[in-house]
Amino acid sequence: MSVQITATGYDLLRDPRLNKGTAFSDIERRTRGIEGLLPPASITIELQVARLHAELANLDNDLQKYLLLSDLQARNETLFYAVLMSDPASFMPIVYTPTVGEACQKFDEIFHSPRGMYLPISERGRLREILSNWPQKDVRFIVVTDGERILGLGDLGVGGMGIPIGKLALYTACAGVPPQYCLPVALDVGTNNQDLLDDPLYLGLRQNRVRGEDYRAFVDEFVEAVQALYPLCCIQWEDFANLNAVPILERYRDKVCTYNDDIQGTAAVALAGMLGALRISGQKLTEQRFLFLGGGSAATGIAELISQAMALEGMDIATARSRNALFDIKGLMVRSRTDLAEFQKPFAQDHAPISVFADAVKALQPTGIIGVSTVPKLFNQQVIEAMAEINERPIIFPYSNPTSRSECTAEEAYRWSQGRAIFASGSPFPPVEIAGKTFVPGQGNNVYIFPAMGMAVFATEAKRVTEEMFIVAARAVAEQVTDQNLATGLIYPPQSQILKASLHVATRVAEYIFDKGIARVSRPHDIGALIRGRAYRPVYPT
Ligand SMILES: O=C([O-])CC(=O)C(=O)O
Ligand SMILES: [Mg+2]
Repeated sequence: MSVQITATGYDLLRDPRLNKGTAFSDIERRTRGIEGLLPPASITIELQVARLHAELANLDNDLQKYLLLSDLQARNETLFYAVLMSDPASFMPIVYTPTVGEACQKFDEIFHSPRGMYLPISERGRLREILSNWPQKDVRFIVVTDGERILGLGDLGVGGMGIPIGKLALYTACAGVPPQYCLPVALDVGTNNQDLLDDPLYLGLRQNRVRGEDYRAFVDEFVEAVQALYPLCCIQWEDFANLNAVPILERYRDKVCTYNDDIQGTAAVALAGMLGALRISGQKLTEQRFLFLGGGSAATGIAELISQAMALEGMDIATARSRNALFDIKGLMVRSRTDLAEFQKPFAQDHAPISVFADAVKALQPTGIIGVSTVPKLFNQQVIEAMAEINERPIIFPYSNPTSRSECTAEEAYRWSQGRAIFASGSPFPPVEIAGKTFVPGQGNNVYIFPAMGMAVFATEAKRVTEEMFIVAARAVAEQVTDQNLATGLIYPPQSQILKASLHVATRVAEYIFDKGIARVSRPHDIGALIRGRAYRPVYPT
């Protein structure tokens, strides 16, 4: 990358996008006024990466590693991405799920340096003015949260900002979206978490959450300000509570370039996992019956996308939906229940009420169970044994995050099913050995989708993010799983290859965007080359 760099001296060393630290060459040091400001030796970026690997290996807890990496990101962005991309399978659990969850919980205690933008509802009417303080004038991606449902950890108020920061780091590290186009945003509308409100260190607005019309108007103002300042920007909604996530998506999906990662990204990764699982079991999608633990928007998002995919295989949509049953805190969602929200009703079963999950498994005989409940351990021995009795290869997907909220561990699923489970989880688990055979659990996490979706939208300047784009993405993930992966039980591409996998998914989605005429750049001859050509590489500017 060749850029015009005018900064000199300490300004250069303190600009994370330009800083090379000890990798500045002798000539750069002489011409840029930084001679004497660094120790004399100049080393390569490879050596810097190796030094950081060693430094990280010496820390004994993941939160410390998170802090070291986030300080590095604030100091030397290129090196931060070079480290992440040198070993994504090792570093993703640090900058992302599960460690990012702990970082959000402790946000106020560990706050070091600012990143992204904080928009408090107290400043309603001034959002455009405040947003224009952001130094970059061409923003293409905003990941925004209001902090109400951070992973499965609940309302973390302004501390939820860790999630947009982590997600956007993966846009770059996993799919090559250049970091200068990315902006993390926290909408601070208050918090209902009393521990935070009582904590003198809490950094957000000290008030309860604003609801209703005032909330809606605030979100409207935000979307309008983004549109006005950054007309090519895609807004990704992240970790909103159901009560806001569903209506926000409905309100904007056909008006601006936007999507909800927890609803649509998670749905696509689940569908990809199903397609992989079916290659192991040798069955068809339309033969499956799924029982979801959890009835929120992640559950209905997955259920709907699976239903759409079943419909594409010739099943009528109502039958397809009836093969996706939801079970929440009040039991199986059946037609006679009067408490179901509109978005849950399509999946209500024509069945007598059932209040125990294991009983629902026995009654409905699902081929797969999918956990999106945020309640750990509910896929207990009884549930998994029942699944293993019904199915030769039971599909067990505990998708709740972080690890502490997972409905079961990989070890439990494999052990209680005598190694027959087809398993994937939202948060990472290490390989498991049962009776001399090693199983590699896949991570059914939307990280296989959102960075690639981002890269496709970035390269094509897509006007919209449509539902079909997620089906295309799911297929593109699944088609990369090799027979060798499947032999170890792995139904997703290996994380060590996530950049390659995401560039492939981005290419497929970009083809679709061009086919549908929703791109704002003209169709190139070679779409793969377009994607690869626009992808960020962690090399220092010269
Ligand atoms: O962040 C993750 O690991 C996946 C996700 O979107 C969530 O759990 O809300
Ligand atoms: Mg999320």
